[in-house]
Parts: sequence; C-alpha cells; structure tokens
Amino acid sequence: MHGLFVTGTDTGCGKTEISLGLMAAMQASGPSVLGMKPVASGCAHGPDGLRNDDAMRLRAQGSTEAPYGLVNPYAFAPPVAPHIAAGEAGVEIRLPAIEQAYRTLAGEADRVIVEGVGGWRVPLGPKLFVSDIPKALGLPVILVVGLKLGCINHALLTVESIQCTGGVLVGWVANQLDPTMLSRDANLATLAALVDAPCLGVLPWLEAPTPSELAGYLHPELIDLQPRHTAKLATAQTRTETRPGAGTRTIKRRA
Ligand SMILES: Nc1ncnc2c1ncn2[C@@H]1O[C@H](COP(=O)(O)OP(=O)(O)OP(=O)(O)O)[C@@H](O)[C@H]1O
Ligand SMILES: C[C@H](N)[C@H](N)CCCCCC(=O)O
Ligand SMILES: [Mg+2]
Repeated sequence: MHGLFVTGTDTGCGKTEISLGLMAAMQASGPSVLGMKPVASGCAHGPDGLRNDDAMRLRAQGSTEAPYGLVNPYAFAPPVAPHIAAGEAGVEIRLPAIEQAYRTLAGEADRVIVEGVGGWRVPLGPKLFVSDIPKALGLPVILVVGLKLGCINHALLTVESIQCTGGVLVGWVANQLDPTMLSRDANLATLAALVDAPCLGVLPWLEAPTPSELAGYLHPELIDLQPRHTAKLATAQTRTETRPGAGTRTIKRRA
C-alpha cells in the first residue's frame, strides 16, 4: 500500500483531522509519510500565493517538507464548490497535473495520504469528479463518517457510490462531530453492520486534537486491502419471468 485517499460523508466531516491522525499513526510505526490536498477551495492570499489550511496542516505533518505546489496543485480562494471556484478563476482542473504531483510526492515518502475536497461526488469540472482522483492515482479509499443524525444515509449512499464508480473502499472511520448525538452506539452498530469495510476507529469529540492524539484512536493496520466485493448493503437477485408473447426475460431486483 503506497497511499490512501480520504473521502467523507460531507464537507466538514473530519477528513483533515483523520488524515492527520492516519499520517501520525503510520509515522509512529516507521514509514515516512507525506500529505496531499490535490484540490482546495477557501484558500487565503499570502506572500507566497494562495494557501489552504488543510494543505498547510497536511504539509506540516509530513515526514519531510514538500513544496506547497506539490501538496496542493489546485488552490482557489472562494470557499465554494471547487468546480465553481475553478470556473471563476478560468482554470481547468486536470488529472495529469494531480497525478504528476502525487508521483513526485510518492517518490519522496513510503506513504502518501491524499485528502479529497468535500464528499465523494464533488464535481471538479464538467466531466471530472473527486471520485476520479483515487482511480487515477491507484489509491484505495478511506471513508470518514461524520457522526450526526442523518449520517447513516450519507454513509450508505457514499459507500454505494464508491462501489459503482470504481472506488475501492478499504476502511472507514467514525468521527463524533456532535458530542450530544443520541444513540451513538446504536448508530455505530448499524454502520458496522452495513458498511462493507473494517472500521479503523471511532474518534470522539476532542478539543483542538493534535495529530498524535488523533492517532491514538486510529488503527490503519485494520485496513483490508483485499476488500470483499459482495456488497452487504443489498444483493441483487435475479428471477426469470415469462409473459405471454414477451418470452422469458431476466429481471434484476434488489433484495
Ligand atoms: N472529533 C472531533 N472533535 C472536535 N472537533 C472536530 C473533530 N473532527 C473534526 N472537528 C472539527 O470540525 C471541523 C471540520 O473538520 P475537518 O476540517 O477535519 O473536516 P473536513 O472534512 O476536512 O472539511 P473540508 O471538507 O473543509 O476539508 C474542524 O474545525 C475540525 O477541527
Ligand atoms: C470550501 C470548503 N473548504 C469545502 N472543502 C468545499 C466543499 C465543497 C462541497 C461542494 C458540494 O458538495 O456542494
Ligand atoms: Mg479538510
């Protein structure tokens, strides 16, 4: 495993916190690790150009100091959907540029943790989505589930979308965004039963957590690089139906 792609059930679900925790957890067991945020919106203008908080934090956690332009090849100022920000800037987000930056980082470290932007199906252009990045980089996917009312639907929709857009889900992390969430354990049990990948940890709500503190709640060793391909969520069943004059046809239906 050379790297991981971290996606989430939504923007603000904890992708950066969990990416930092995964970097620290891997560094603690030996490998050198770099972080990457291929596309970022909501960047600030600084003396060296546009800078994104997520990208700066991932870069700072890196085992070596990588050039900012490799960590964050596409940086946009407006805190809006990236395809809108790119359009307003007259920039086309292109996979080859992301691939080239990733390959350079991958040549400098044992692992690269790549954080998406928003959720799995965020558009990056007219025919490009966040979901295309891990496929282009050959990276397995970690899903961060921001624990709040509604997260079960968001998690299962994302899992199904990962599966039907060619992603390879190898683990998920529950992140307690809302310390007041009711029936947290029952929600976790439901997610564990329906998400067809190992849970790498449950991150409680923490005041200003450090990456090493976050690492204490994460278990990247549980990553299943040989994910099952039989979806737990539903198994398609087929039955044949013969109608007068229509001959025999097979109808797929979900269980
Ligand atoms: N377990 C937690 N305990 C306390 N605060 C948290 C926790 N997880 C996330 N946060 C806070 O919630 C906010 C969103 O988290 P984070 O930036 O990691 O989300 P994200 O998915 O990376 O967002 P974006 O889509 O903008 O990249 C941040 O202020 C972060 O510090
Ligand atoms: C600006 C902020 N940093 C977010 N990462 C951008 C999230 C884009 C979400 C797009 C959408 O799904 O509507
Ligand atoms: Mg982030």
